Amino acid sequence: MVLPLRLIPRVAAAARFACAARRPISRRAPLLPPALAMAAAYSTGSGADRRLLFRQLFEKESCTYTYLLADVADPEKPAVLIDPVDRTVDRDINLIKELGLNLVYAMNTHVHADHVTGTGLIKTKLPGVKSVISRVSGAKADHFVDHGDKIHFGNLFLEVRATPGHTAGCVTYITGDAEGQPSPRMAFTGDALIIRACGRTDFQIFTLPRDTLLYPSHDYKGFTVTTVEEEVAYNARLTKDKETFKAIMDNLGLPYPKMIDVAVPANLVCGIQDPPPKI
Ligand SMILES: N[C@@H](CCC(=O)N[C@@H](CSS)C(=O)NCC(=O)O)C(=O)O
Ligand SMILES: [Fe+2]
Repeated sequence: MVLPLRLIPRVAAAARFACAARRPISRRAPLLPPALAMAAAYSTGSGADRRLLFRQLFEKESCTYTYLLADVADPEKPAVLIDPVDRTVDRDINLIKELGLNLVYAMNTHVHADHVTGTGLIKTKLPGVKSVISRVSGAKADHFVDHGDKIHFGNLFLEVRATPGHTAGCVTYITGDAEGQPSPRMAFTGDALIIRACGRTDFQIFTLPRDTLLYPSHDYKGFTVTTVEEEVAYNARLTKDKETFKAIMDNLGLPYPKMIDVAVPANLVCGIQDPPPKI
């Protein structure tokens, strides 16, 4: 495996640890650091003053996260769905309808190996929705994105960052506000970064600001969200030197994904396939 791994300066990490250790701990301190408290607030709904509606959804067979984002300050309430799974398409569409949203884009971070994407199925149920994936992925979609592109929904957008490694076409989607209004920095990392770990990859995620919230495609341990700062300090793979990283990744001993022979061919054509099993 060729790994142009971005090395994390260990000295800087050690200094951060030392700093944190000296900080007095208040009994009344909130349990969540500010960035995480903000994520919790945004995940529970939207106040009148809030433009971004955000929901994190989970598919338990493949441990996949699907993310719903919408601009609820726009009268059309345009929404995007990141990494939908075929088995949970009806749940997701129902939620979108309940919230009065207008789904515009069904997007993938990459060609998944462990589940069939829901994008093709969504298009059959909600005509007008456009599927999105990176051009480099080699998969079919209505709209192809490249590094630096922006996918707009209302006054919000997702910026595309190429984060190859797990797959050549992996991208991370990063939130932004077209009017420059403050909003939480959120990065949807696909499998380029899994909390405290990573997919089989190198990545370009640690260049983001330290308080950026990271939302991966999967979680196998019960985590939901992390930050660049936490992963720079605690990621069990990406804090290692190149040789150690290679040794870890060469010895993961993960089983061949159960769905890979179905999922990859289906995902290369937007997930259209025989009707999925009833949930
Ligand atoms: N057991 C699962 C496959 C799990 C797996 O391989 N996950 C991928 C991301 S999905 S392509 C991965 O990179 N995991 C890294 C890790 O550390 O777990 C199945 O059979 O589907
Ligand atoms: Fe993957």
